[in-house]
Amino acid sequence: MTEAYVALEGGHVLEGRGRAAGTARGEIVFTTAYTGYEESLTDPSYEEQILTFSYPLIGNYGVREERFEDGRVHPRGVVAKELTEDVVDWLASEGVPAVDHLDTREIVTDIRDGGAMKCGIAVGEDVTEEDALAELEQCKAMSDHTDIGAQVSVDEPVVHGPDNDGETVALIDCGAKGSIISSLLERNATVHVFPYDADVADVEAVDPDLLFISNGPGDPVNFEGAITLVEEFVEDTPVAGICLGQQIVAEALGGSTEKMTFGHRGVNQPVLDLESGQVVMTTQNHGYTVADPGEHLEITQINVNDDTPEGIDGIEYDVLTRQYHPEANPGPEDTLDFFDDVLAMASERADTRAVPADD
Ligand SMILES: NC(=O)CC[C@H](N)C(=O)O
Repeated sequence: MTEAYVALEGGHVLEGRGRAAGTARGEIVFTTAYTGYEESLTDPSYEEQILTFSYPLIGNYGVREERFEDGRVHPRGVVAKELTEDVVDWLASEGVPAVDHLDTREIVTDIRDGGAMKCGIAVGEDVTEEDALAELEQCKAMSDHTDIGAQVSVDEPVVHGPDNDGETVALIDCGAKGSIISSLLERNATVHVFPYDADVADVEAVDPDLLFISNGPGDPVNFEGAITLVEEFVEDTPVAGICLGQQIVAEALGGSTEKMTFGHRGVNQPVLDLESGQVVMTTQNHGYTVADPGEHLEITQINVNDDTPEGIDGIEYDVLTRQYHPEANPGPEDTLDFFDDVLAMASERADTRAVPADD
């Protein structure tokens, strides 16, 4: 049988069944999602992480490309109680090591007690515990991946929906999920996707009705280019953000962010809208949060479990951001109206500009 070892920061090593061979290191996190494994595994926000599924059976409805959020698997390694052959074949073909037949409750308990932590894994015919420990030794803290955007962003600008006659959106790709782009296209927007470190002048050249900062991996303070874009555009152009995007907007407008102990990852995170009193169920995947929104932003939605900010509005600026994933892949779809709201903000801006100047 193929050997498999998972070494956690602090020295706890677990032995499991090797499913896809290789060695890997990354920050180990867990998701409680019981569905949506294809979406999670192709979400660029998981770059440099090792993903543990707390739900015991992963892969029970196959693997279909139409459900992918990006062209490749992003977590460095995968851990579950039981992985089906379909998922194992997919991970093996992508060179992503996978381990099952271990007690994932033990890992989840360790992460809940110790926080998201460094991890090394080793899977193969002859691997030993020392191989996993050697990976752990070389593992960097998430915030030390200072140029993580380069691993997940487009290299050159790309335009989607050039013939759409709706709003013009400049989407800053910090590791965008594909369904953010399709949610905008379905609403007739033209989406100019820019690299995570795009110049202000390049974005200005498309005269966007909306600056949209995507989700993405790692620490928001490492996305200096996107922070600058928000600072430069916010006075004249509406700004939207999802997940990392919300954190970047807060950093840009005088607020601050911090790392959470183990974050929120799952598909049933309850969010309370402070104005309406309504609670919605959301998909989430984040390890950082807005600590202080600063004086230009107000918190409009909070997480029911721990009161962390889930939705933010601009006070004097047109800003709307969400910490969760309103594009709702894999679901639930309670929050899709976010895209209508941000495009309405963009449309107002477009109408204002369309009014001919008095002369
Ligand atoms: N999904 C995301 O955009 C994640 C944002 C950020 N990397 C975090 O972990 O908090």
